[in-house]
Amino acid sequence: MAEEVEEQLRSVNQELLQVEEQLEQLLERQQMLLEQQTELQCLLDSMCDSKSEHANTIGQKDDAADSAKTWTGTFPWDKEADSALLNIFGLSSYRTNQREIMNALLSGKDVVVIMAAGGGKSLCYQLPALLSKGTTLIISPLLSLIQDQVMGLTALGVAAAMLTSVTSKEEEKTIYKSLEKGEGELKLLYVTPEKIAKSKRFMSKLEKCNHAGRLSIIAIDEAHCCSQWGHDFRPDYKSLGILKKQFPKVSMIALTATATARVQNDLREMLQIRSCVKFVSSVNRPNLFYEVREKSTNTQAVISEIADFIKRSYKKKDSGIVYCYSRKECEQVAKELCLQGIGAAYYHADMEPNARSRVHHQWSSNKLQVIVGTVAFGMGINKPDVRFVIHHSMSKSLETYYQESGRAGRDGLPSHCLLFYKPADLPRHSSMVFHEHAGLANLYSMVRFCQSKRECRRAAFFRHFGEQHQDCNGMCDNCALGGDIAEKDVTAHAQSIVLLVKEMEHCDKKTTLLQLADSWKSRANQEAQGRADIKLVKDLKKQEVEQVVVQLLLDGILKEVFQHTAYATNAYVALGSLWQSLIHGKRKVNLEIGQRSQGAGIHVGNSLQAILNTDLAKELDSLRDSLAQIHDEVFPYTILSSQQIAQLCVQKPTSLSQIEKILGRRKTELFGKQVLMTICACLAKTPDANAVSGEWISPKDATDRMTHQSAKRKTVLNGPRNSAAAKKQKQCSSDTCKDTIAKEEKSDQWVCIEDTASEDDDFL
Ligand SMILES: Nc1ncnc2c1ncn2[C@@H]1O[C@H](COP(=O)(O)OP(=O)(O)OP(=O)(O)O)[C@@H](O)[C@H]1O
Ligand SMILES: [Mg+2]
Repeated sequence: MAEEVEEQLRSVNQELLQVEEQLEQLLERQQMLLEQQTELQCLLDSMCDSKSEHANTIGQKDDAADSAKTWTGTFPWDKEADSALLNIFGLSSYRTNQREIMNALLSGKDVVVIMAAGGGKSLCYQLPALLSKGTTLIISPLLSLIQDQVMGLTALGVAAAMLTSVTSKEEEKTIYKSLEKGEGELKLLYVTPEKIAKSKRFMSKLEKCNHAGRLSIIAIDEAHCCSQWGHDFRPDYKSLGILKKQFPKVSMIALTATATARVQNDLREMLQIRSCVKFVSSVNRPNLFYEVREKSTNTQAVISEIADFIKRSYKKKDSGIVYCYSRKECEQVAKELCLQGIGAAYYHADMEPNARSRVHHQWSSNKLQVIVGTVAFGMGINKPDVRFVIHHSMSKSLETYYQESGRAGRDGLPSHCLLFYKPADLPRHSSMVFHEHAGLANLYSMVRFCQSKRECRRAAFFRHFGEQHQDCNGMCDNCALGGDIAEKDVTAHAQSIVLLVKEMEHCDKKTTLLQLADSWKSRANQEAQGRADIKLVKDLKKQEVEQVVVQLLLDGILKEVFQHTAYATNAYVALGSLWQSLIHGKRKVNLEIGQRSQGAGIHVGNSLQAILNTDLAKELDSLRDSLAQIHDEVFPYTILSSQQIAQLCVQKPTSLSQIEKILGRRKTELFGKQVLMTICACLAKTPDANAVSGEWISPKDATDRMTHQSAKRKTVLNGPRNSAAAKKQKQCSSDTCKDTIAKEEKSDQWVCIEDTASEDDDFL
């Protein structure tokens, strides 16, 4: 009898083994198909986008007619638009797609705009708003973002207002009167999505406004918040579909910097604008230098490295952001930076709203160099001249990282995005996001980006957003700094680690990522017992073991499981669905290891930045600071942008009419005289106020020098192509400078190595 049962058990066990094997094969096949699916989707998206280059029409209705029509031709509002661009916004030309988007919108189309962070999306609805009769309604997710925009527009003399929690009853009354009866001028009205979702009163006023033909455009900013697949889903954005239903004849524009194909589809569905014109610009931000550094396990050492980086690379007036994982970390980092002589303050959701906006305001007016913030300091940042964004910890997704790091260099000037990564940061993040929609998958994309020491950082963004690859021009650590990076086969190490997890699971023992790395490393101490894998254990450093464990998690060989305690959620490591394929030798695991010369002290710049270092530029910079002090509620960059300062330095206008050609009418009326006086006074003191010094060399040579002389402080600047032109530039007069700049804008990046040690010494 017992024998019979034993026989049955053997047969069941055998069958189970077969089923497990089949399951394993199916899971492998599923994994492969999922990867193929992503690749094909990306390929399809990029094919669709390149087919119609900058713009294409989607949806069923007007496809043929719209795609045939280009939005670049002449339109009845051309003259008025050009005049408003210069005289109200003080901008001399349109950026890519801005004019086309405006033309489509003013032609009555619904429009979806995907444009890189800092690409100039706001102008795409602000300018049409001024050219249209009535009021444009803008839905924007954050109070700080709304406040910034309204403040900026008011400074330009545009009738803009907001209806938010901080709007006074008096103001609210005026706005409602304007909507209902058309009293007073109201060109742009900003609200948060909650207003649409929750205020019946507001919706009824809006209906009256529309009925009277005074609702001109509806703009949905940061439209990725509509989608659950986006990195910043806001439930209230879901209710915005009602707008198209209620106001079908009003043109709608939805704008975002970050939208994968899935998010784009989602937001079109959600906003009920299936038939719309879509404009997609590249996600590439050529002026940003991306760098990931290994993060020390010593908290103090990381903060010192950040402080050192800031002090060595930047002047006190150069603004930056440091992103931290937690509120506590923000406070600690801000405090330490202050102790190390950097003007820093923290910003997080636990603060009083007034304290938060005070910090934001001080930073925007250059009275504070660094904001140390959590994700709460995110979408609302409008400051164009942020020179560096440092991540003390990685972001929770690649999209979030793109958005946060994208706060740097919105003025187009070279800026640095530096991220500190250590594998041990993974479980902290995963225990926070595992319950979110696609939370872990998004986090793992971010981790892949951080773990990579060879792939171009930009390539990761292009792949993620389904865009074709573009040249990085040495603007990321992996492309520019190279170093001694090798791929090491760690399959045997990985197998040993996985078997350890199996052993632990067998004994019902839970292990975290760090405990696992420790336990595996501690096997070296068991030498006396003559374990076979001692050599393997000694072969890897602890942080490398952690990297292998993370790699195994990313590959599905191990997986994270979560358990709640009364105080926290803990992330443990367990066997993943593909562990057997590793053990049976069907999979390999490679680790990129080695040292890289760090980017410390490398300051990426271009010709524009060289101009901004001249005496005249510095005088104009001080002027905008003092004007901002006088004109309360206006930031220096609203008075004169970096580009405008550069243009003034190059053209050196000596009359108000010449200044008006650069600043436009409104700014010239307000600040023209002071600008003129500053230029004249500076020219009288130093006639050659544009002289730029430095040695111009090719990017490759610059990279070589950076690698081989990393001890020396350097500045990297874009410059002219050949050395004869370079010499000329060195002693250029204002006219040759002007020519050179025009040529440079079309040339590839060349670089100028300039030793600025004395400037830094002063600063330190
Ligand atoms: N045509 C232009 N010429 C020069 N500067 C411009 C132009 N259009 C916009 N800008 C400037 O670019 C900066 C970024 O603009 P904006 O805030 O609209 O970017 P955005 O695309 O909305 O970015 P984000 O995704 O970060 O919100 C601003 O300082 C703005 O003044
Ligand atoms: Mg914006």
